[in-house]
Amino acid sequence: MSKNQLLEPTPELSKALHANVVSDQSASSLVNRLRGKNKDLQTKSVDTYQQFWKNSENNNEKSRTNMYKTLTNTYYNLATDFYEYGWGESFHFARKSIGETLRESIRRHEHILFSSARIAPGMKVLDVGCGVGGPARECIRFTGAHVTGLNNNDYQIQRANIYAAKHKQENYSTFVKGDFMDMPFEDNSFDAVYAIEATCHAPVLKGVYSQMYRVLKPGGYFAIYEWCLTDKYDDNNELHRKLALDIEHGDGIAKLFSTQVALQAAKDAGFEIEVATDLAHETTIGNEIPWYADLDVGMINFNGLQGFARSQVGRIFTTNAVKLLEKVGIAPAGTYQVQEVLATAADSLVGGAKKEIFTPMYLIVGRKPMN
Ligand SMILES: CC(C)=CCC[C@@H](C)[C@H]1CC[C@H]2C3=C(CC[C@]12C)[C@@]1(C)CC[C@H](O)C[C@@H]1CC3
Repeated sequence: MSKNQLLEPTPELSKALHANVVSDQSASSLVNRLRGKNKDLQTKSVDTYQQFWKNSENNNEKSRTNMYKTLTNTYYNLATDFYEYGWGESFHFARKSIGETLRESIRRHEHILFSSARIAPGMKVLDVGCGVGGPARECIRFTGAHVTGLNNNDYQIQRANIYAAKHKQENYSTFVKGDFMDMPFEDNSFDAVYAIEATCHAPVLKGVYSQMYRVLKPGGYFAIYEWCLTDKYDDNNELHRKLALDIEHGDGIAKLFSTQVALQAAKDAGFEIEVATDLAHETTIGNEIPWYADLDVGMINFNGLQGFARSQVGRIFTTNAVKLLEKVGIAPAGTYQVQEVLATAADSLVGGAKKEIFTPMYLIVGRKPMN
């Protein structure tokens, strides 16, 4: 497949691909979701995604960054159902304390960011790269603000709207389709802006941070959790390079940047930096368990279906189950490759974390100057 044979993830494609999924709110199980997909479009979407990583003209960093929208959008067309099945509604990591569930730790991690951004009742807040809206819904509950979720993936926006209705939050949230490198909002229109593990999909960090700066009101706060390579990453080390590439492949990322690049990009965008720190190394009380622990469970995890799905044994089970579903024609051909891509994600994230060359929680808090 060459560049012009890539299947563009347009709104029409999303509608046709997930036609029988989004209209059915009860289709919560992965099997139902996979059964509801348009088989041909799912297979072609998998092919499109894999072209960016196979030996083809698209397999280089330049093509991936040039075509970041196709890359990331196609990834989320394929991965979203698996994410909800194995992780929940908030697509990000968190450090945990002893006895804390994943969901509790995820909420606490969100609260830290909302507080850092000084979000208060009645504020107009922007969530950049909002996924299916898990953090936005929690922000509304926690702060009483109005949250606009920006997302370039039609399927995730549809899911976010379904959840907003379910939680009776329609008057407190709006989900807008758009590219975070060219946001469809007026200058100075939000009281606070935040992004949780989303801006790593940008081809250039300064581009997305500058957009966040532009739409933020003077004096407003910007708070992000960024996915970054750390100072320990060595580009001359083959294993480091492989782990970074596997994280990119497994997570729909065109190119990972370092913490230094991220911090400089936030400064260059114009923010006065108040905090820049890697929370992966936070050792304070309440953060005893590392962020990758839930993906590093070797044994069967009996903590519900999601707990099982996240464990290594659960991942092997899901891989084989999807393979079987594909064989008997319930899941579209290629779906099993999606599960394999996600398994690569899990292994490389854990590998990168253990080598301390990667963090998903480089916290940057900045302020747009008053004038
Ligand atoms: C991609 C970005 C920027 C953020 C997403 C972070 C995480 C929420 C995902 C990264 C790897 C994902 C995997 C799963 C859920 C969501 C992630 C942790 C699964 C556990 C979903 C169920 C599958 O069977 C296995 C997946 C492994 C990877």
